[in-house]
Amino acid sequence: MVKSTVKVVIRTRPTANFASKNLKLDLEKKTIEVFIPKDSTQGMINNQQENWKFKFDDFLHNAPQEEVYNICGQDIVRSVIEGYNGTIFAYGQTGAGKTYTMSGGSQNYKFRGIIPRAISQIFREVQNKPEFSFTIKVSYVEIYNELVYDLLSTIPPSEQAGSIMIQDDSKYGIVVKGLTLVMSTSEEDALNQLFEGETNRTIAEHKLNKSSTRSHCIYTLHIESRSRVESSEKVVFSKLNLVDLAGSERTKKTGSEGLTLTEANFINKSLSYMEQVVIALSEKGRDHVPYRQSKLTYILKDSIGGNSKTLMVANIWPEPEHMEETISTLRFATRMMRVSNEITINVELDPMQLIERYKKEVRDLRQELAMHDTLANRGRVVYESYTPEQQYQVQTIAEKFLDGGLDEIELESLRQIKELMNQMKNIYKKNLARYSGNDHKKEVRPPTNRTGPHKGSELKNVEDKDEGVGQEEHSGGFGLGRANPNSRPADSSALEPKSQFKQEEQDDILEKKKSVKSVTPEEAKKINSAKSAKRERQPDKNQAFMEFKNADGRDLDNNLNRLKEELKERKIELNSITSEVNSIKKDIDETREIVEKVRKHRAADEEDIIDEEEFVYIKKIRDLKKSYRVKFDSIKALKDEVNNVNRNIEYYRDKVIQEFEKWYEVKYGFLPVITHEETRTGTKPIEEKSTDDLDSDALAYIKAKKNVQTLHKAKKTLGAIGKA
Ligand SMILES: Nc1ncnc2c1ncn2[C@@H]1O[C@H](COP(=O)(O)OP(=O)(O)OP(=O)(O)O)[C@@H](O)[C@H]1O
Repeated sequence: MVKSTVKVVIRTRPTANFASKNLKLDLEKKTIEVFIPKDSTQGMINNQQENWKFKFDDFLHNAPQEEVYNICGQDIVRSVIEGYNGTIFAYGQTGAGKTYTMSGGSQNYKFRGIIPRAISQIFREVQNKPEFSFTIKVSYVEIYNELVYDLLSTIPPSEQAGSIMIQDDSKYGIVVKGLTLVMSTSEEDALNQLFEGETNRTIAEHKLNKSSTRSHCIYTLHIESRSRVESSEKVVFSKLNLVDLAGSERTKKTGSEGLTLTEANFINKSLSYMEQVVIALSEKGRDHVPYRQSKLTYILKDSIGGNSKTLMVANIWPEPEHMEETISTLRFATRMMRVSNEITINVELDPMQLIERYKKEVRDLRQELAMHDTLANRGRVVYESYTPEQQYQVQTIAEKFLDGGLDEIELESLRQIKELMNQMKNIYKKNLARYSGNDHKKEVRPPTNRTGPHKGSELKNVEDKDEGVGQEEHSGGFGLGRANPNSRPADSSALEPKSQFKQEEQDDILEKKKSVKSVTPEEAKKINSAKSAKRERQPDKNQAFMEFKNADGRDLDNNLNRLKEELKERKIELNSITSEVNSIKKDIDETREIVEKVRKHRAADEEDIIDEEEFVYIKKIRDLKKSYRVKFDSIKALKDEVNNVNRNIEYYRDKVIQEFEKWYEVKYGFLPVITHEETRTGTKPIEEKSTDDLDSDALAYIKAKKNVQTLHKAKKTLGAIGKA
């Protein structure tokens, strides 16, 4: 266990009305001084003190999203991939920029926040570690008015009550039972879940924020990794909680009433419980920490004072009218810096893999013992489980002994003694029942059939599906939830997805982003009409795909084909070794039967010494087993290779499609060129520069956004058809 204090970074919301009389920032020293004149009419926070000075781990003033991520996200995400738990959460007054920090603005790919960037980093880094196999699942949970909702569940929120429980597990830490964990194999998958969940968050409008998030939301990535090169029973597991808290707010100032007021009371209560937890943790010698007072503090138990690397972004709105909230946020942030967590890499041993290893060890030891006994002339000692025939033999010997037909029993091994005791117990019970007239007929009957070789142990061919390791899961962590629609604010605008733009507008913006160029309206017209003409010449996509494969996509296509060939070869190789292994196995079974027969004869002849013939067979079994093991290992290695090639094929397939789409759009598509003035319109955030080209990494992000938008459009249309 290593101690790790919670890191705190302050982020200011950009504003043209910066409270320069009240705030003095020293970005180098990472300090902020606050001055409130005693006679201030804006409300006195503390009439004893008018100046405060705070120091934090970092300060982000008018910082772009990329810088925010580099400082707040990168390191924690890297640790999570190593197996530490991580938490990043945004705290602050309503409207100060928490959602902007965590999720980001939807106008531009560059405005994306910590969550999409963390997803992207995770999938990028995981791809660069081929020596590990990773399983990534996501969940999204919403705490709204002290109720927990699973934003990824297919169960309607109104029916979710009682199905979700928070538990403190000694091994996995805080576990939210009953949550949906969605397996994500790509960045796009994980983003789909994020955007789907975001559209379901509970949002309302009040004076300080047009689209204020009214709930605490936790998007969690659950990561499991197994080494492909070392002992495969070791599983490293971790989770990354990305938390967007609801805003701390003063109800008077926000003009909240009715349902919004009730929400505000719940929000304030849970945040004040969080403060109590933080105070308790920062007090030395305090043994009780009131985590269970609210759902939020209980869910965040690992993150605040537990096993997690945690970073808090404290968002402030540095305008004169928000000084009270700013001071309160800075005070809370200072306390948070005193919280110390104890972190450790989470490792467990996969029980199924362990059983397999022990089984193999037992098999090897039995074989060693058999050889040892043979060489020491103790050929009759058996280490396998007793077969029904052997049990019957022991029973007969025991009966003979008890009847006086046998003076003594030759003892060979502990196993034989145990079996003898068992049989004697059976005989005793049988006699007891007979005398009391209640015969349970429990004696061992001579078996009618010999048990043949164990067919199930044969190896399957490659076409058979592998049983994937790591499909087992503990239903830990957080999940995606859907707030009860009835519990949402009545305002219809509040039901819209949380974005400053409508869906169609977002589509437009995405398109525009691709071609932001400074051109005059005349030039734009010309280019656009040239592009329209191009579009009319669009060929059939299949035909275009063939063209692409022979032109720009040739290298990619060649790579893909080469990999497919390689896969074919590996599979043929694998099939051939699998057949060899099966034939060795058959050989072992047949030789074993012969040895058993020879032993029976020897026992019948009361011959104790192993003859040469039997010895040769035993040696043959040993040699066969050796080559069986060698071949088996090469099967395992080959299977790994096949998996690798399969993964590469998947990668190249995606790449070919992505590149083709880009190529097609450039060659035949229609991307409207917009004028410089047009790019200036809209509510573009202050700190970002405009982009000339679409970032190549943006594809998964844009695709996921579009997927969710299309899905929601389709749902709306279906709903409308249903109503008609
Ligand atoms: N750093 C920033 N750059 C540009 N715009 C910002 C920034 N921070 C906040 N905003 C804008 O301010 C508005 C409010 O921000 P946001 O919704 O993120 O606040 P919040 O703290 O999550 O509020 P609430 O608690 O009410 O949900 C949004 O329109 C957002 O785009």
